[in-house]
Amino acid sequence: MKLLIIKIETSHEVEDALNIYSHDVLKCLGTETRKRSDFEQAGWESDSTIVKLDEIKDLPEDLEFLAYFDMVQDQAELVKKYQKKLSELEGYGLKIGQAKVTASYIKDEDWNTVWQKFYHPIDFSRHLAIVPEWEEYQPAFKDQNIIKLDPGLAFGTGSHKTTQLALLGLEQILVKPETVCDVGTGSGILAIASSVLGASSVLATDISDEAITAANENISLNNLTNIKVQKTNLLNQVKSKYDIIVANILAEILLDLIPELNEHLNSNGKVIFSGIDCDQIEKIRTALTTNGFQIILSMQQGRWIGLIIERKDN
Ligand SMILES: C[S@@+](CC[C@H](N)C(=O)[O-])C[C@H]1O[C@@H](n2cnc3c(N)ncnc32)[C@H](O)[C@@H]1O
Repeated sequence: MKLLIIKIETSHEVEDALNIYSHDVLKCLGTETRKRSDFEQAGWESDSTIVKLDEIKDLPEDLEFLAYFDMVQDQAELVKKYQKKLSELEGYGLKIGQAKVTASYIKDEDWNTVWQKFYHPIDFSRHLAIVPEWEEYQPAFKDQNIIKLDPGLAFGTGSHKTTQLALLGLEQILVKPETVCDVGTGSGILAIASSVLGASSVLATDISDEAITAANENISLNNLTNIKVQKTNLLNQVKSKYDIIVANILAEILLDLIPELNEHLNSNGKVIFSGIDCDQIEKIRTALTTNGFQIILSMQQGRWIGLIIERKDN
């Protein structure tokens, strides 16, 4: 099967709007973005490495937005719809840059290979390696745990800094066979990591169907029998209490989760938060304090913050 790609050269100001429009209105199969700022930041993040922007092939002027569709869709019609959307967004005062919309086709197999080409084993730590389902990997130490993953459409390949901060948190506090609840499990990566690091049992929750499917598949891929998956909004339909609650979700959603923590956490329990932009840490800290919690460890990678939290009276 071939896929139709709509490529839009535009401005980062319309990224969210294009994402929502592509997924919710046009029902695309997937989207991808390349931002000039990501390449610029790559230099900043690696401290001393100077990234020579001139040498990067097809460097976007600002944002290159790609949306993938089934080839049976009418490409001229889609191009027109995106052009109309961009004009509408410009009318709201957003910058739309070059606003160049083009269409092309790729083979579905190419799409899979392209994706697989960029996703390789992550030798994460002494105790954890994350290995794509299709790759072979030999750990340097016999007791390094391997997480086999095929993220499918869900978030959580292990390469994102927020996932890595949450994994570091788990390695730090999961030192006994305790129970874990992974809120917003995505691909299931944190639930699987908890299990292989020695959790006695794990509950993985997510609000999205894609995530529930991907998490179940990855749990089977790793032959783990002590993880249950439940579709729910945060902890809404969760009855039990846990020794550890881990959540890598955006700060706005963590703010809704904070008031639910107390009734789902065992005494001496700990919470790991990740997904917090450094600009939002004060909001989170205030909400934690108001709800009787304190931060006992704060970790940072780039702009992302990860936290280990416990009750104030622990
Ligand atoms: C940033 S991803 C994290 C995935 C994975 N845990 C990781 O660390 O890589 C956030 C996940 O939270 C889920 N999510 C967002 N809002 C949620 C909510 N209100 N309740 C449950 N899950 C939610 C999303 O569907 C997504 O899978």
